[in-house]
Amino acid sequence: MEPLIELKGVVKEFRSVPPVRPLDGVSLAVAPGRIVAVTGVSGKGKSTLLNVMGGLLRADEGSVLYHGTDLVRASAAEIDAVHRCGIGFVFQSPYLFPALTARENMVMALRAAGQPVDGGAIDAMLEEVGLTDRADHLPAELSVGQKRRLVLARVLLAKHDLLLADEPTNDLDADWSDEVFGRFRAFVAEGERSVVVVTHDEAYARQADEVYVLEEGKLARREEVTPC
Ligand SMILES: Nc1ncnc2c1ncn2[C@@H]1O[C@H](COP(=O)(O)OP(=O)(O)OP(=O)(O)O)[C@@H](O)[C@H]1O
Repeated sequence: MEPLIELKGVVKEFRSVPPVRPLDGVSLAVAPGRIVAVTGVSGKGKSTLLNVMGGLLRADEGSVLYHGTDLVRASAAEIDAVHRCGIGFVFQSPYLFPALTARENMVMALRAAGQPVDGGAIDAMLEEVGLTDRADHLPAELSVGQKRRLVLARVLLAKHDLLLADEPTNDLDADWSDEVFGRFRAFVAEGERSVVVVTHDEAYARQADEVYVLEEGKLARREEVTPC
């Protein structure tokens, strides 16, 4: 099966003093219908990997092929189109429009993606993430975990086919973390879609279809060890 996204030989170096090279020849193919987890210790480049994969950062070498477009060499207009309709992000910090209510934040996300605004679908999604009674509140009036659930609801409603989620369960308790994973599973079950989730939580990562570890700029697949 054709991968939904494929990274080949990706190198990314930050030319700081001293320079840092979090990605040093990373290759990864993500097939449709898969949840892929990337784990590894703090500061090793997991967020950098997601940013390069989603075209937010340009790699120095290698390619990131998404529906035939190499995001490393794509124009700004091509990258914009990919972000509107193809690749959705859950950032480590939950970004919301501070002057808009929870529901209005959802509406804004759909408009930005050029998608029809379906009030019923928004309310259903808000209910699924337990925010019905907070729908008319501003982000500042939500708890940190509620903000995170709102960000997830927002991205899950927009019809992307690839979701890149950076530590999506930070600030969530175990029940909500499981719930979020269930939403990811439902997302990939709806056709040719995939999720790449970065997490430092090993137990969470193990629920994914494939687990990779990023270490010293290299990505290695973690093979399951079958207990005797
Ligand atoms: N814009 C930048 N300029 C210079 N160095 C950077 C930049 N962004 C990230 N880095 C460095 O690159 C390395 C990888 O950072 P990254 O945020 O990708 O790691 P991470 O594995 O996601 O960490 P964490 O788990 O703590 O979120 C770190 O050493 C970081 O300091």
